[in-house]
Amino acid sequence: MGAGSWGTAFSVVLGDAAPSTSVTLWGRRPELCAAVQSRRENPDYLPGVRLPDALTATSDPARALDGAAVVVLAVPSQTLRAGLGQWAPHVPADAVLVSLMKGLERGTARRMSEVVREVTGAGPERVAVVSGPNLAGEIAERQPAASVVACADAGAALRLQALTQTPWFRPYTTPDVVGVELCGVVKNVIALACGMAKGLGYGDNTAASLVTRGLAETTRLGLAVGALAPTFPGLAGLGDLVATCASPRSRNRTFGEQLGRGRSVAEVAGATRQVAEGVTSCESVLQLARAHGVDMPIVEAVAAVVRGEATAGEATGMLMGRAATAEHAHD
Ligand SMILES: NC(=O)C1=CN([C@@H]2O[C@H](COP(=O)(O)OP(=O)(O)OC[C@H]3O[C@@H](n4cnc5c(N)ncnc54)[C@H](O)[C@@H]3O)[C@@H](O)[C@H]2O)C=CC1
Ligand SMILES: O=C(CO)COP(=O)(O)O
Repeated sequence: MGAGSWGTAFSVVLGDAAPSTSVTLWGRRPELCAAVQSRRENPDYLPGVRLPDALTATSDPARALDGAAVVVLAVPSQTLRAGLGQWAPHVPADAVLVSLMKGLERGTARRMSEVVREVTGAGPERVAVVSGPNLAGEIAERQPAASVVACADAGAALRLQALTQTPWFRPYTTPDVVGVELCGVVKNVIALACGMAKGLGYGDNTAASLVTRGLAETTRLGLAVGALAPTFPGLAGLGDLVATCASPRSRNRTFGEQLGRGRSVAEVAGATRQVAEGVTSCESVLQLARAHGVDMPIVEAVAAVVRGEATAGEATGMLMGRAATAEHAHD
């Protein structure tokens, strides 16, 4: 459900992993679905990438969901609740729901798997998350990459692993839904910070410092909300952080770079149709952090820039001017 970059790229994974399984891609716009169907290409989100011949595309959610054993959700996080509310009557009662999304809901600070469970009433054994260093463009080009399938139910995680394993896509399993999901959310905010540093003209030392301290604050938040410690140096944690913070293909990093060059959030957002989840999620991450008494200075600094209360240069000053401390002061 969602024919943007990642929904479309993930349909390539599913098509390659299980060629005998029928895969249907739902998109909002009939003309885009018609292009996918006839040209085997998503011209708006993955131009030039050949999609599997067996892939069906439709803008009719009832048709997309009819008989589905697995429902993969890949829409912008802020639209999930409304979209899923309309689709829920068509979701088969035993289908596993998989979130590919990397945002928190504005206002409630809910993770996407929490929204899925609230809207559909599904139990934890039917809700999974897939996350890792998986930039959609590279995945669609079938470049080798690893990922994580998280589900409270080990059997469901194994079934999803089998449905997504290809010679070029290697999913690992974990029961840590909370940790995998939070890592994906916070890394988008840290990628905004790395982009800002790049836009200000700073180099690799600055980026590496942000990645490392970003992982430290992600870990603090994650442990406070019940995540498992090994998730943070894993694929969904460090792996995705490195990929996103280093890649010029990352929308969040690119968005941050434009902010670092002095553009406003409205100017940058107006120039792209693609979602940069960190921009909407940074405030919700702070909300969650404050509720658990967790200090997240990089997220604070990014949020100040996104609100228009500080420039990227001033945010740098906020971070570098903090009181001196021990590296593992919070551990
Ligand atoms: N692109 C990537 O490399 C990756 C993205 N993700 C996550 O996947 C999620 C989806 O991102 P992308 O596919 O990359 O976004 P995108 O910006 O490429 O596409 C978003 C899609 O959602 C559609 N959309 C917009 N508003 C909608 C609404 N109200 N209802 C239904 N559909 C709507 C758009 O038309 C478009 O098809 C995000 O949470 C993102 O963080 C996760 C891993 C990789
Ligand atoms: O989540 C991603 C890679 O794993 C994609 O990051 P962006 O949304 O910043 O492009």
